[in-house]
Amino acid sequence: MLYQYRCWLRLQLRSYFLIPLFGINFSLTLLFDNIKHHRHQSFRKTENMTTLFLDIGNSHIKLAEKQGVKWEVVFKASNGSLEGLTEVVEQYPDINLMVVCSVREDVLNKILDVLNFIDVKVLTSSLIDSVSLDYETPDTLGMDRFLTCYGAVSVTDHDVICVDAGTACTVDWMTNEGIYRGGVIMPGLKLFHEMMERKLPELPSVDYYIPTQWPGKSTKQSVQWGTSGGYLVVINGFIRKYLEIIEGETDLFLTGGDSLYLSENLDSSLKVHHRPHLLFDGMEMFWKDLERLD
Ligand SMILES: Nc1ncnc2c1ncn2[C@@H]1O[C@H](COP(=O)(O)OP(=O)(O)OP(=O)(O)O)[C@@H](O)[C@H]1O
Ligand SMILES: CC(C)(CO)[C@@H](O)C(=O)NCCC(=O)O
Ligand SMILES: [K+]
Repeated sequence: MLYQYRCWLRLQLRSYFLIPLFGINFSLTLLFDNIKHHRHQSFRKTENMTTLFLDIGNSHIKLAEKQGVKWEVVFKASNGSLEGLTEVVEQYPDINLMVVCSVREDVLNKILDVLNFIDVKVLTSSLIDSVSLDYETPDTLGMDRFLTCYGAVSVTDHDVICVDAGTACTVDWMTNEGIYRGGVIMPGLKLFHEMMERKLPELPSVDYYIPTQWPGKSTKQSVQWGTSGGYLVVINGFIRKYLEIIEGETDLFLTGGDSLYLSENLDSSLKVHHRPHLLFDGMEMFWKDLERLD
């Protein structure tokens, strides 16, 4: 009920803000300015048509398809090598659209070049209505952060704290009304280790492990505390900091390559949702809400 109300409210707010301020033409331009018109096609998903979702992350790209209620990742590669992507996409003769979220402009442009035979819709922060953004630099906000939170609020009536534990790790807050309140950008778990290895080469490189003994009683344990342990302590600290200012009930969402590690090691009193495909959930919800508005 609350969720339906929120959707309704978001759409109302969006139409109130977009239409009177800019006029219908401009709001439609906003919606479609990122679509590459390579073929004359309808954007609406019709029966038996496939929509693919592409996450261009800081180090990896992932292509996914929703099968029933589950996400199937059909292609994953390092950002540097797009080899094989076209072949995978070509296996979908009925593809009508690819929805994209990108944090890498250079990789995005290469992909738009390579996939010039399909329609692509890039979700950018310019598509977010301003009432949903409590962020002073919306133009530079990473759309992955917003969409991850967007996916999270769609499955709970509470405020959400989202930890996206990837190459970078973000710890962000969105209210239960769908207002993005900002957050934290910090190094990911792998970077914690790599920073030490690069700048302190005399120290041993250690595996991702938190010692059972506190404090560290050896060089290895001390470094493990400072890397894997530090990563957890920092995230826990940010969660605690949020709970000092969030008044309502709050759920914790974990996603990204290191979210399993977090789900096994973070000890939180909050309800924890481990959702590896939260960004895809958010992309799909946001895209559907845009279509509904249209
Ligand atoms: N099989 C794996 N392959 C690659 N990275 C992995 C794997 N398993 C765990 N990881 C961890 O996942 C992290 C990368 O996460 P993810 O794939 O979510 O990043 P990304 O999407 O490229 O970057 P970001 O989320 O910052 O945009 C790495 O830092 C690594 O520690
Ligand atoms: C923080 C990352 C790198 C996380 O993927 C991405 O969301 C990004 O590049 N953001 C831009 C800066 C910002 O979000 O304000
Ligand atoms: K990501």
